[in-house]
Amino acid sequence: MLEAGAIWGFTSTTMASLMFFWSMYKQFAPYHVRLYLERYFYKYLNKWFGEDMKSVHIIFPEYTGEGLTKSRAFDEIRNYLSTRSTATARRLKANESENSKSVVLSLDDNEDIVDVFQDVKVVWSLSLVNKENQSVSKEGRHLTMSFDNQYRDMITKTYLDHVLREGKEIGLKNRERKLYTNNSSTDFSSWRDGRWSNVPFNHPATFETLAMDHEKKEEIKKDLIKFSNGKDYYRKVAKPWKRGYLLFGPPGTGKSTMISAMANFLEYDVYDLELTTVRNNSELQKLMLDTKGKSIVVIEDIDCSLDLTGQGKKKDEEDEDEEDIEEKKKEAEKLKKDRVLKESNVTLSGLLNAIDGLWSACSDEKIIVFTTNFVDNLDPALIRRGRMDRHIEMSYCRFEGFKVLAKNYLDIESHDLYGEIKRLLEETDMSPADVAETLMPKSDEEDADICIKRLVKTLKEEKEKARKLAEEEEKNKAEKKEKKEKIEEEEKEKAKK
Ligand SMILES: Nc1ncnc2c1ncn2[C@@H]1O[C@H](COP(=O)(O)OP(=O)(O)OP(=O)(O)O)[C@@H](O)[C@H]1O
Ligand SMILES: [Mg+2]
Repeated sequence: MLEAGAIWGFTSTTMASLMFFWSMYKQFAPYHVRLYLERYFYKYLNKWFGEDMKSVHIIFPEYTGEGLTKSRAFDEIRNYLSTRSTATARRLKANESENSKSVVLSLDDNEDIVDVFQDVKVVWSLSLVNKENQSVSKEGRHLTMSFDNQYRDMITKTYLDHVLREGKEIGLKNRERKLYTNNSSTDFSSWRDGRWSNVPFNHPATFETLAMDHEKKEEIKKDLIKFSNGKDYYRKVAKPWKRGYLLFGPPGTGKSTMISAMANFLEYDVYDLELTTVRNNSELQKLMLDTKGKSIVVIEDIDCSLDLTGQGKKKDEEDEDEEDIEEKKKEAEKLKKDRVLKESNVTLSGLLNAIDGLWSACSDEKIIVFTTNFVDNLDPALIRRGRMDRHIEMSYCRFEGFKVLAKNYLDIESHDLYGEIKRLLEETDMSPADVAETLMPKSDEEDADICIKRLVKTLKEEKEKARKLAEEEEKNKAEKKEKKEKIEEEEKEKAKK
């Protein structure tokens, strides 16, 4: 009886002491001491149960080369493991990386995680490299992959391929999307940041908020989905995985908005290429090579970037002899290919080469978009199918577009004046930007009714303005014709004399 009491007393005292030490250890032991002890505890536990005996270990360091470049494989594996570790790891690290949309949970230092692939167990562990061993001051880590030797072939080929591919996909999905602009080649201070500078891309435009014909919108969305899923197709038909869009239409019809909607729809980055600051063709080539996959490269107002003087329709063209115009056009056509850009030495042929030369096969999917207000001024070579695969006209606001804008700006789907607005929009050319501006409430007192009435009033005024302008033009034309006929008659009279 006494013995049982003594045993009980000893056990409970030991348990109490152990619990006391455990809570002291948890509270006061420094974090790195705990990591060290726990790491060795698990390691030896594995060894005692004989799991480690036939293992192969492969190390993936965080920094490669001289320790200055971050290893892409390391990041991709970490992305892949983040999905596994969120569910199973005991200790996670929350990273607020500047390249990701939100906090990303990943494996903590000195933590292990088990992944199972085709019934084979793979153990991953993340360790901090001793500072003494490092040639650079950066804190380095490495990931170790351990597995049974008998699966060496399958793991090093199939499994690793799968991990890197998935990790890359996850990285692209989690990344914060960027809007890149090319640095001016004369701005030396920006050189160290590379050829492109970037800001987070937060434009809120979507296809749902875009005012345009519903069918046209759906068609574009389908085309984009087909393109982004077309990796195998493009490989099969031996074409680089890229697609060109030409957006044309009057100012304020939503060309730039459409680009943002496309980028948001596909979750792509946007590279806004300012051609006038590019020095020459080779710099343009380098800029293009420096763009990543899953991106849209945009050249806005391409007609203004290219020096097309002599090719486009001039205002006084009408006054010139028709023969003269034809002659000038032919001459311009000949010179076109080697024409230089207004403020740089980029030529048209350089631009053509840059958008679909050999480089275009060097990276993953890419969309190229040109926008212009004057499609007729563009060189046919620049916009031919295959280079600009789809030509999309952004037109003045019609009733269907108006309904989208009214829903966006006023949150209404019908009104007594809709019939009148429909008729007026058919007869008047008003850009979606102008319609949107008119519909926008200017103060808290303004409700949907006031805004709709203002639109009707503005449309009527615009219609009247357009009518007067047309009348004036007609009058001017008639006057010119009369003048010309008079001169011709006078010349005939002179000739008779
Ligand atoms: N189709 C549209 N749908 C929704 N909003 C539009 C549309 N078009 C224009 N807007 C509104 O008008 C503003 C100007 O449009 P945007 O800059 O896209 O026109 P743009 O065609 O690129 O003009 P520009 O030729 O002058 O560059 C946008 O911020 C947007 O609010
Ligand atoms: Mg624009």
